[in-house]
Amino acid sequence: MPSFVANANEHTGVKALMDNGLVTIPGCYIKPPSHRAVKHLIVPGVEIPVIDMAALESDREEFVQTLCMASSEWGIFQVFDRGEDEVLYGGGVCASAVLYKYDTFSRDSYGVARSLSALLFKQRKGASMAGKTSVLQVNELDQFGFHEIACFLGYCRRLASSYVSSVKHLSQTLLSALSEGLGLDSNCLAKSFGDSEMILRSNYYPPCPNPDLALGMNGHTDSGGLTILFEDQVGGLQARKGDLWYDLKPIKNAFIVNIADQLEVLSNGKYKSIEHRVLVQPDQTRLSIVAFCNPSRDVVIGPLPEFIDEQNPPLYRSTLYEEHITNVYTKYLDGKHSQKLQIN
Ligand SMILES: O=C(O)CCC(=O)C(=O)O
Ligand SMILES: [Fe+2]
Repeated sequence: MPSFVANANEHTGVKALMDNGLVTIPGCYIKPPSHRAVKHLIVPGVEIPVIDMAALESDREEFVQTLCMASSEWGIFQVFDRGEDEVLYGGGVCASAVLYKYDTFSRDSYGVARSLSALLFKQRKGASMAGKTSVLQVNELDQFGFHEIACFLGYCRRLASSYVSSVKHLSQTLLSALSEGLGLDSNCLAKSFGDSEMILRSNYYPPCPNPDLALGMNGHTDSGGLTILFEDQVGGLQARKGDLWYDLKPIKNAFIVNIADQLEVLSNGKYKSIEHRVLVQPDQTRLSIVAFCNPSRDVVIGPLPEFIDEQNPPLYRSTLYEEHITNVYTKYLDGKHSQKLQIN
């Protein structure tokens, strides 16, 4: 088979290359050897903690303890929230709809294609969770026709809104329990988040003819508060603990939740913002839909005073979500690269 000569760039994206019969990945997607996934550093099939939201009703204390342990030892866990099947289905359909309908994506790493950059939902405090009150902004739509956009919005908005409402509810419940796990009032972390926002993003990872040379998404920590991810059953997400990368086995109808940077900072390092990455598969496409539950961009984030005393100095500086502030903790902010600053 002739190799498809590809000139990949931000506009064509890797999905377009695959659709055109790519058999060898273009050089720009090939990772230097030090950044590739090395087999002997991968621990296959390890069970990360699985948390059942139903346990919250039967024994809140134990639930909080389990959650707190998972967040401090791993920083990532899977969550069952029964009775949410329809919503999960909606989220999945939404992701697929976005991705299959539009195949022009910007490139991040090999594979990951960020659909339309993001569906950004702002649900202001006090606003009803019902879809009609959430504001949907879809960026980067200029390239599509008006009719397509209208159809797309009408279809996706309902699905995505109910998905977001459900995930938002889940994030609030988890945030309360995480507060309690730190010995704080249950609304303490939510208060620190201020007028929080949720960003919904769907990721599309096409099959890769040379999966050992590429990554779907580079290793990173998430810059926000709490990330709630829903994936299909293909797998490829890995979390790092020490030098090892742990394969996260997909569990049907479970969310994957990870602690992100701002929660690590607020808890002065007790909860861990875990590094994670995504591998690509030789013959399967993977879809995920990711909800970033983030503090307001206006609030100053720093270790909560409750955790600071002479024996426990602050491990992080306060941050502002402003580009010109130099002591920004967050590594990636709106795609801009800033430095992760730790005092010690
Ligand atoms: O697609 C995934 O499984 C991970 C996505 C992710 O880590 C991200 O979008 O930040
Ligand atoms: Fe991430």
